[in-house]
Amino acid sequence: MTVLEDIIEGVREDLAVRESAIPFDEIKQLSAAATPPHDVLAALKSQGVGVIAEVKRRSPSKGELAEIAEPADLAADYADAGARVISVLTEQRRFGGSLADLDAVRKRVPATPVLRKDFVVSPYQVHEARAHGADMVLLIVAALEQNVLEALLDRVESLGMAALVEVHTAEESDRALEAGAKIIGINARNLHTLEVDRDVFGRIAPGLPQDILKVAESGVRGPSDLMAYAGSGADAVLVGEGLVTSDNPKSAVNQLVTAGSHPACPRPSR
Ligand SMILES: O=C(O)c1ccccc1NCC(=O)[C@H](O)[C@H](O)COP(=O)(O)O
Repeated sequence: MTVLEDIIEGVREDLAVRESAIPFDEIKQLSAAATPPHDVLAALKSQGVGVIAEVKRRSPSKGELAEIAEPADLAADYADAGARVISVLTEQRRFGGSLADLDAVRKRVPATPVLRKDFVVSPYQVHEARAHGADMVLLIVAALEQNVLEALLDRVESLGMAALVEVHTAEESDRALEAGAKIIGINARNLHTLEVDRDVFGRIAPGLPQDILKVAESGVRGPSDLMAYAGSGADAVLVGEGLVTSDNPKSAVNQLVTAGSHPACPRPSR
């Protein structure tokens, strides 16, 4: 079993428990009653290379990263420092996240778009994300059959949210485009070996249409990584470990935001 399959098996087990507590019709009603979502696409399209800052306690590749007793405080620091989107890992078993983290962050940074970062395999999780205030949902191509990917993407957009459609190969990026993705995340972390190869972005991004918003995921440890991704066409970077392990996450975000808006930073091609 691959790491991804193992994670998804746990996700499905936990999902079954939540579904028996709150049935699908009820989570649908809760999602319809939530405060309307932010326009994530517009937020990410604004000037310079955007920073998506992640609340990440631990990971399968590195184990414990940071305690993060108050995810809302961390999110407030990220937002104050200029992050365009806050990513909240809600997967519990391998990343130590929860929907309670999402609630706390949503409440604390009402003006900043929030991404629910999880292993979404069911429409239930999409409604759940919206019900808990998410504006954006991650869809991992490698985890989904094409018809399921397309149905989930439609569902995300029908609720007014945006989908970050994650790919690792050119074949997966073709599938993302076929499904109608508008925002494609190219993840440098191989979900089978967990190794990070920053060159993956530069191999895939140039083959994507200009109007697709391109997010470089994983492996950003400082401004020079952001600049390198920008040079290969990134509109935004998604950063977890480099921020949560920093002595000063707010300053770390600020340095990335400053680099992403500096005249020397390669401009996104849109
Ligand atoms: O981070 C992991 O070890 C991991 C393992 C298996 C599946 C997903 C994983 N991470 C999710 C992410 O994509 C990252 O949290 C995100 O891109 C930020 O990466 P980083 O800045 O390198 O923490």
